[in-house]
Amino acid sequence: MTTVIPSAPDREPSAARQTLLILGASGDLTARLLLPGLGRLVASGTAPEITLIGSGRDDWDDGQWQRRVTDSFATVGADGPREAALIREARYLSADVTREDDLRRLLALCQGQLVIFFALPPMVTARSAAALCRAGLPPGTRLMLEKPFGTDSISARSLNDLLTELVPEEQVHRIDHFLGKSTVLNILGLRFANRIFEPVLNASHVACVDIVFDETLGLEARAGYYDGAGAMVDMVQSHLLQVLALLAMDAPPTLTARELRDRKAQVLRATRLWDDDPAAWSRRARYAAGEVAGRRLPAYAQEPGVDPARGTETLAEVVLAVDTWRWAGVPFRLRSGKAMAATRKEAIVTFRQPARVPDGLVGYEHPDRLRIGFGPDRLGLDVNINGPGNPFELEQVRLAADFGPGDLPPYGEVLRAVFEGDPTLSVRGDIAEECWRIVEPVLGAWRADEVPLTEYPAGSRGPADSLIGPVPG
Ligand SMILES: NC(=O)C1=CN([C@@H]2O[C@H](COP(=O)(O)OP(=O)(O)OC[C@H]3O[C@@H](n4cnc5c(N)ncnc54)[C@H](OP(=O)(O)O)[C@@H]3O)[C@@H](O)[C@H]2O)C=CC1
Ligand SMILES: O=C1O[C@H](COP(=O)(O)O)[C@@H](O)[C@H](O)[C@H]1O
Repeated sequence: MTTVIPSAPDREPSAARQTLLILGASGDLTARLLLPGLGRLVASGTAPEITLIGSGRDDWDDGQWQRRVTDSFATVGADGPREAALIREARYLSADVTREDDLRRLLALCQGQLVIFFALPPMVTARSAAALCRAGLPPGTRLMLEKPFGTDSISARSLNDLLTELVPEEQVHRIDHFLGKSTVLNILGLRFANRIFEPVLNASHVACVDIVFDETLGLEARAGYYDGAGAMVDMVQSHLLQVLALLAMDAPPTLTARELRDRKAQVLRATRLWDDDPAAWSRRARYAAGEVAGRRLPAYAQEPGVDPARGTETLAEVVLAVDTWRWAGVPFRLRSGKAMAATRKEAIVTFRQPARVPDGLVGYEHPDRLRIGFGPDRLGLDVNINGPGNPFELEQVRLAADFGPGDLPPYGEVLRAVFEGDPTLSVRGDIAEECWRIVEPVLGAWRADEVPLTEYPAGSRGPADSLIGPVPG
C-alpha cells in the first residue's frame, strides 16, 4: 500500500530548535491527543529539538505540567531519553490568553522558530488571536488552530481576516487530524498511483459514495464542547468533508500544498446539499439510554452538562451532490453517529451494476464495492465471482488488505508537517469557509425545526429513517 507521507526513517529532523507553545495546556485535547502525538514524534527521532511551553488558566507550576506531559507520553510508550530531555526543560505559565499582557509574558519565554497551538474553545481562539494582533508575533511564527474553525462561515471569514493580519496564510495551519490518518492519505495513493481505480471513479460507473463514521463512544464527559457543536459540526463539517474532497477531487499534478489544496477547494466549491432540500436529504437524532458493548449509557439529554433544550444531535446524516462533470448525479451520503451498536469508519464506493450479467450466471445480488476503512485501517474490494459449488452461481467475496496504522498517530503527523513548515496537511482558509457554506442550509433548517430531532437507543444502528441503507458487513 502506497503511503503518501514518507515513513519516519526517510525523514531528517530539521536542525534548528523550535518552541511549541500550547495554549489550553490543561485541556482534554492536549492530554489525550496532542501530547501523545508529540511524544511519538519525538520518539521517532524525526522531530527538531523542541522547547515545550504550556499555558492555561490553571495555576500549575512547571512540575505539574511536566507530570501531565509524562503521563500523556506514557500512554503511547514515549519514555525514552529524547522524550525525557524534552520533559525536563518543559515550562508552564499560567495566563489568560485573551489578554495582551499575559501573551507578552508568554512570548518573552519563547526562543527560535515559534509554533503556537491553540487548543482552546473556538471563541477563545478568536479572542486570543485578536489579542496577539496587539501584542505582535516574532517573524516566521506558525499558528495551529483546532477545529471547528469558527462557528459559521461569517465567523470563519472574520477569523481568517484576523489571521491574515498576524502571519501569511502559508504559516496558518488549520488542523484536521483526519488529514494525518494514514488511510485518509492513502486515498491519494490508491486513486492516483494505480491504473485500475481512477478510470471508473465517475458517474458512469459509480452509483453512490458513502462516508460513514459511526462510533461506540458516547459523549465521554465532553459536554462543554460537544453540546454546543453536535455531530454535524464535530464530524461532518470538518473531517468527513475533507474525506469527500480527497475522494472526489481531480488528480493534482504534484502533491505540493498549493496543487493539492487547489483541487480540494475546487471540488468543495462544487458541492452542495442534494436538491437543496434539507427536509428530504438530512437527518438528525440523539441517543436515548441504552447499552453499548456492555456499557450502560444514559440518554444524551441526561448526560452531565448537557442542556436538553439545545436539541444537540449525536447523529447527523446528509446527502450531498458534487456538481462536476465527473460526479453529476452521484449521491455522496455522509453520516456520523455516537453511541452506535458497532464501530464503522469507512468510505464505500458502490459501483453500478454490470451492463448485463449473461443469462446462465445466476445469483447476482450485490454490486461491486470499494471500501476504505479508517480504523481499523484497511482496504477492501467486494467483487462477484463464480461460487465454489455450482460454477455458474455467483458469490460475493472481499479482497482485503490490512495495512495497520502509520508510523505516527494523526497528531504526530500533522505536528511533523508544521515543524517542517509544510501546510499540505492543513486546511486552507477558503476551504474552511467552503465547508461551512456546504452545511449551513442544513444547520439553518435544523435550527428552524424543519427537520425533526429523533431518538435512537444507545447501542442501536441509529434511527429507522436513515438515509443510508444497511451495508453488508
Ligand atoms: N477533545 C477532543 O477530543 C478534541 C478537541 N478538539 C478541539 O480542541 C479544542 C479544545 O478542546 P478540548 O481540549 O476538548 O477543550 P477543554 O475544555 O478540555 O480545554 C480547553 C482549554 O482551554 C483553556 N482555556 C479556556 N479559556 C482560556 C483562556 N481565556 N485563557 C487560557 N486558557 C483558556 C482551558 O483552561 P480552563 O480549564 O482553565 O478553562 C482548557 O485548558 C476545541 O476547539 C475542540 O473543538 C478537536 C478534536 C478533538
Ligand atoms: O475530532 C473528533 O474526532 C473523534 C474521532 O476521531 P478518531 O481519531 O478518534 O477516530 C471524535 O470521537 C470526536 O468527537 C471529534 O471531536
